[in-house]
Amino acid sequence: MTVLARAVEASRRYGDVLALDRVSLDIRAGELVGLLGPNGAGKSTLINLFAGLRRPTSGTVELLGGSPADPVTRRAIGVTPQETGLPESLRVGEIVAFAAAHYPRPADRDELLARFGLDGLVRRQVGGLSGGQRRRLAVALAFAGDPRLVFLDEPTTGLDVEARRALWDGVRAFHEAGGTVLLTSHYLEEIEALAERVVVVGEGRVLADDTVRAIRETVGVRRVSLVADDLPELPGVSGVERSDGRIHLVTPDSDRLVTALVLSGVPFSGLEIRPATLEEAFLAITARRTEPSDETRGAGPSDETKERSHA
Ligand SMILES: Nc1ncnc2c1ncn2[C@@H]1O[C@H](COP(=O)(O)OP(=O)(O)OP(=O)(O)O)[C@@H](O)[C@H]1O
Repeated sequence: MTVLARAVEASRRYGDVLALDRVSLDIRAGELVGLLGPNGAGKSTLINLFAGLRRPTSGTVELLGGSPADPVTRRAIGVTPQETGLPESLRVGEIVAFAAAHYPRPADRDELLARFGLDGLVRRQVGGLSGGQRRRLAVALAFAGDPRLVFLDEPTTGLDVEARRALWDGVRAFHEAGGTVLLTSHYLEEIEALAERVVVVGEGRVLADDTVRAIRETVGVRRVSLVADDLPELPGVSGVERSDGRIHLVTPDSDRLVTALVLSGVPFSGLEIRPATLEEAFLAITARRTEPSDETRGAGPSDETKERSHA
């Protein structure tokens, strides 16, 4: 399948901060890929490299077989950054016409607005739009040039449920017609609603690249929290943290862990079990990637685990 965007060992540094660390990734024609990661993971930086807004410090990035810095190549893509400031006094129709005028084969204005639930607002000034309507307009503009590939950086931030659905419908319609999309989100649920493939990034690195289903299973870990002086070796612990006088264990199998804990006879109290947050799951994925096995390692936190768990 044709590769539309490719990063090979791409790194990006901002002063002392290594925002991307040797990332290799292919986005193929017709894919809808979700880029999932916590704040500061490097998602926007990666989109900026693909869209030609920044250059990698090392490694290479290709867009449609050419350089992302080439304006002709960039005409075949659409981008909605995280923050967009649209002129308040312009009308919706004028803004769409302005964006479309930059492209040889612009999308039909009314069709574009209808696709994002903005029909009937052609003559409305941007200053008179609701927050959700503005965000949808900003996302719609990424599609104004009838692009082959669209990058959406947290497209639904700040949208209510209805506006989010309208936006998802617009993105889906583009994808169903053969379009390719890379979108970022903090939420697996959002990516699950749209994408087939999810790339998990953390601390500038690709931690996982798989189907949504496989990632859901991986991050479907639980957090077992308790008070104890010390713990024996326990099975299936993929992250340990001590805070507020409690021990927190991240595990894919809380039943097995608690059974082993009880059988060990070690005194404990205040047992709580809840689904892990995405951040906790990321820590678990990171730990699993860098350690040989989590099957036999006990819960008595090694210094290394402790350090990472507090990172
Ligand atoms: N222009 C910049 N100058 C300095 N540091 C930057 C710059 N842009 C990003 N960074 C840093 O690079 C790292 C990655 O940032 P990036 O915005 O790519 O992450 P992100 O995953 O998009 O985060 P968020 O979900 O919060 O948008 C962060 O530590 C950030 O502070």
